[in-house]
Amino acid sequence: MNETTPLVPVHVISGFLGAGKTTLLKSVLASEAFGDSAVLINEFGDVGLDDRLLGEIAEDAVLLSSGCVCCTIRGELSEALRRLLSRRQDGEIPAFKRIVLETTGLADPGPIASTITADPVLRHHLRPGTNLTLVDALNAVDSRAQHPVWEAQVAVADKLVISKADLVEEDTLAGLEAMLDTINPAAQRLGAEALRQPSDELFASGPHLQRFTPGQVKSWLGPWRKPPQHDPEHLGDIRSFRLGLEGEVDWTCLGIWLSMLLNRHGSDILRVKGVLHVQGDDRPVVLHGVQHTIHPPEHVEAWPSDDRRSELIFITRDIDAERVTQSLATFMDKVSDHPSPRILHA
Ligand SMILES: Nc1nc2c(ncn2[C@@H]2O[C@H](COP(=O)(O)OP(=O)(O)OP(=O)(O)O)[C@@H](O)[C@H]2O)c(=O)[nH]1
Repeated sequence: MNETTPLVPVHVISGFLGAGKTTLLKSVLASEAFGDSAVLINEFGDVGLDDRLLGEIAEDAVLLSSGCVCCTIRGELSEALRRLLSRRQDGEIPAFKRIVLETTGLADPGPIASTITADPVLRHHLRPGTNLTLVDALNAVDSRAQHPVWEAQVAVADKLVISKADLVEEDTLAGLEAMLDTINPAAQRLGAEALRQPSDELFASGPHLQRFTPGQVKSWLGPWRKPPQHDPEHLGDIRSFRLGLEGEVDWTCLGIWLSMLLNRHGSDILRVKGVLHVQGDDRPVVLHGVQHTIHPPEHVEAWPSDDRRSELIFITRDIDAERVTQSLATFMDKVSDHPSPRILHA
């Protein structure tokens, strides 16, 4: 690479579980302005669903496996970035002008920049880009109270976008704006239209930006809390597991069960995501639950392959796969008139 070749920015989309990162990534990839982007997705849990949800929009997306980019898999992130560069060099993938990394909802994006700058190969080709953090208007107050990483995500943001503003009252929104001001007054705020129709501005840096090193952010946040650790222990008793459902699913029955589960244990069920094969429906149904809320299910046009098994992924605190499996199996047996699918968990 000669001296005039610009370094490729690595932009990070961050935000707590269910904040809308994949939704935004989908809009980004569908937009002409971002046609020349390479994508990295980091999901927490052994099996990711985001690649299935992104479908054909991001065929070349690279999935980083279980663990957070901020701790357990930093080596894997460097590796994936190097691989992208060499595939580009070999002409296996088209040239790209930027890399967009979607982190897990539990990652502290702070250390990602140093993963790039500390690596002698990467820093020759790449530079840290914009940290964009999504803040879920519906769950912000609870997430902040319970998960220190929420503040770290807000604190390191160059840009903040409030998602799900359409689901809260104006007073709640104003309170959230004020809360964000106390944590990160330096971040540029983008309005909800940035989520629907992302433009160049999404990742563009501007003179208003103040850059913090992770160390500065921590001392700045010091008065409020103990800084999050950059090791797997900050995940604490959070766990993730996947249920595979073999056979068609009785949608009404599953919906009632899930509502009851979230109603009772919502604060400990951080995230539920699913792709379901619903009885009598040829199209997959995508399901999202975030703490106490279930978002309206979405129909996807078609299954991406012949594999039509339903999958539900849970990220929980202190609730294990056996308990959830047993609860679902018992409920379906008792309530549904249809044969119950076989439930496997991993
Ligand atoms: N009403 C509303 N729903 C939204 C908005 N943004 C995202 N959602 C919904 O929130 C749910 C979760 O969105 P995702 O994009 O999967 O969230 P995520 O941050 O990628 O989730 P994780 O990968 O689990 O951390 C989906 O049902 C989205 O349709 C928004 O601004 N308004």
